[in-house]
Amino acid sequence: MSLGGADDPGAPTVLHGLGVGRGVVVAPLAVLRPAHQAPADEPPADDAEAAAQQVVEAFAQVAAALSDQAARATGALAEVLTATAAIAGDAAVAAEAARRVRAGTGPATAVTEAVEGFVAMFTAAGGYLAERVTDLRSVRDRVVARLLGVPEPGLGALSVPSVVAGVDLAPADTAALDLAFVVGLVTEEGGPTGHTAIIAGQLGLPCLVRTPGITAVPDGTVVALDAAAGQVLVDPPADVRARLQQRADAERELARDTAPGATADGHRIDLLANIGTAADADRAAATPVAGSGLFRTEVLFLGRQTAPTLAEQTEVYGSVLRAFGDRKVVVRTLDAGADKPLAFATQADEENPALGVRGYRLVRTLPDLLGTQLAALGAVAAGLDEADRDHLWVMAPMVATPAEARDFATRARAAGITRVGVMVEVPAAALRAREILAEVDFVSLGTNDLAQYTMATDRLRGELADLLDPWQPAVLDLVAATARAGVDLGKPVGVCGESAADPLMALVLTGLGITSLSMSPAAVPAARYAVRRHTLAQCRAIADAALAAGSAPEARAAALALTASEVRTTLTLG
Ligand SMILES: C=C(OP(=O)(O)O)C(=O)O
Ligand SMILES: [Mg+2]
Repeated sequence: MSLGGADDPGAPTVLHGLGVGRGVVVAPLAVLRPAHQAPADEPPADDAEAAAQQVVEAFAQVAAALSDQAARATGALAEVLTATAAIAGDAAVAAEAARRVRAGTGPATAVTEAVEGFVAMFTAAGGYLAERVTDLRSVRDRVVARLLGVPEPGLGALSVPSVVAGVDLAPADTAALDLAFVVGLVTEEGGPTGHTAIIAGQLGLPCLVRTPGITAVPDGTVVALDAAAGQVLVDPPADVRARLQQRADAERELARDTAPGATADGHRIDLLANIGTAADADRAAATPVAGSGLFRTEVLFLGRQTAPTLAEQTEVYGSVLRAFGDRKVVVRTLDAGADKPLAFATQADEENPALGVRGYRLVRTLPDLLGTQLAALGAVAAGLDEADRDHLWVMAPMVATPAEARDFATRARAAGITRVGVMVEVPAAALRAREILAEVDFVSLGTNDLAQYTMATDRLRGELADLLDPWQPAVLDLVAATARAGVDLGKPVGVCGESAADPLMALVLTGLGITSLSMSPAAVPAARYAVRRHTLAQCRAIADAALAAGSAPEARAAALALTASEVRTTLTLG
């Protein structure tokens, strides 16, 4: 598709980013407003007493507005808003800011300094209070906005389906999105396997991360977000909109195919959904997937001050299992730490949390967290009849050694789980996949973390996306070694990282002997289509070509060269 260039004054502006998934959507943009800072040289107020009163009132107004929003919200969002309202209504913070105003500091600066004082105190106190620092800063930004007479940060109420854009989306921003009106996400920062990307995948929203310039596009401008092409067209002309709409329609057509995942010659590869909540399970179970290959249970724990109770966990896990009926569900035990911090499970003093006590390692410091979770899953298993019990698969994240795999298997089996596995997402586990598989019934490759740890590249930092690429030969080698161990031992090896959602990679993985691919439900139709148009022998040839390449772009190009031309065209693979 030609989009014109500098010599074509009618061409739309094109912004480039990293596409998450392959979706396309045309809709007006809704830009998250950034927070305004206090002016660097803010003068003292002329009437310090009146200004101090204004500051106290601004805190009260923010508290009232947040309580009002909390009353209209539900679930985790209501909890977040209530906690933030309580901080805004805390007299001590407002009083400290007012004291500074009376002492001659400019009002917005006084609020900023007062809040920073409390931030330092909360951080030093650790635990629950440290977790409230984000709320404190959010209150600061709202109060400062009122004092400066500018709009509060965040998103106004949406009234039409919109593509939401921001510098980045914090978990609280995502929780606050009104999903009835959000049809796409674009961020300036963030990485392809970070928080925003995963949420977008789960919700089936077309998404682009690392897209510089998107927040400068005026609110309300119509944009065409094309995740497969990694670009946003600003105010595209009618013919371009029509072409993209055609593509969206073609993707919907692919989604009508409900055949089980298999190659053209009938070699079975299960296509599964990644989920994080019971609502995700309901949505995914309504699509033709063979089950869930990754239920990220930490979503139930995020943003809370204490772990959910045994009864609550039993209820949620039970409803996820019920949603999928006789299809399998791979439940992953709590993966807290690093990019998924929890108030009650994250060590405050870790300098490198990605290398710290995260994932399964938490069993060393907080064994009860896993104990309660396994007890809840055991209770769900006990309530199933024998045939259905086999559909409950349970795996631990961030396992590095066969001893850890054995330890987890012992605990899970004691709790009554019959299908026990671990994730392979650190190179140590991939290199020792054979020994690890000897301890458990299955493994699942988490290629997001495997790429992060193999390439020593923070998965949240998109500027190193070329290194984080799952097509990197070193990452492919580790995936191939793990798959080979599974084939030799006759045990299932799945892939549940974002790379499973790339239809070209799906061919490579099938050729390597991977037995299931788990991805956002929106990505399944393209993977199904690609796999169904190749034989197992062709997939093996594609895998061999990718493995023989010397770099990530060469590996992708080598795989593409052997891919059926109709698949290349229909999926616009390049
Ligand atoms: C599936 C994975 O787990 P998460 O993205 O939740 O860390 C992975 O690391 O690839
Ligand atoms: Mg992981």
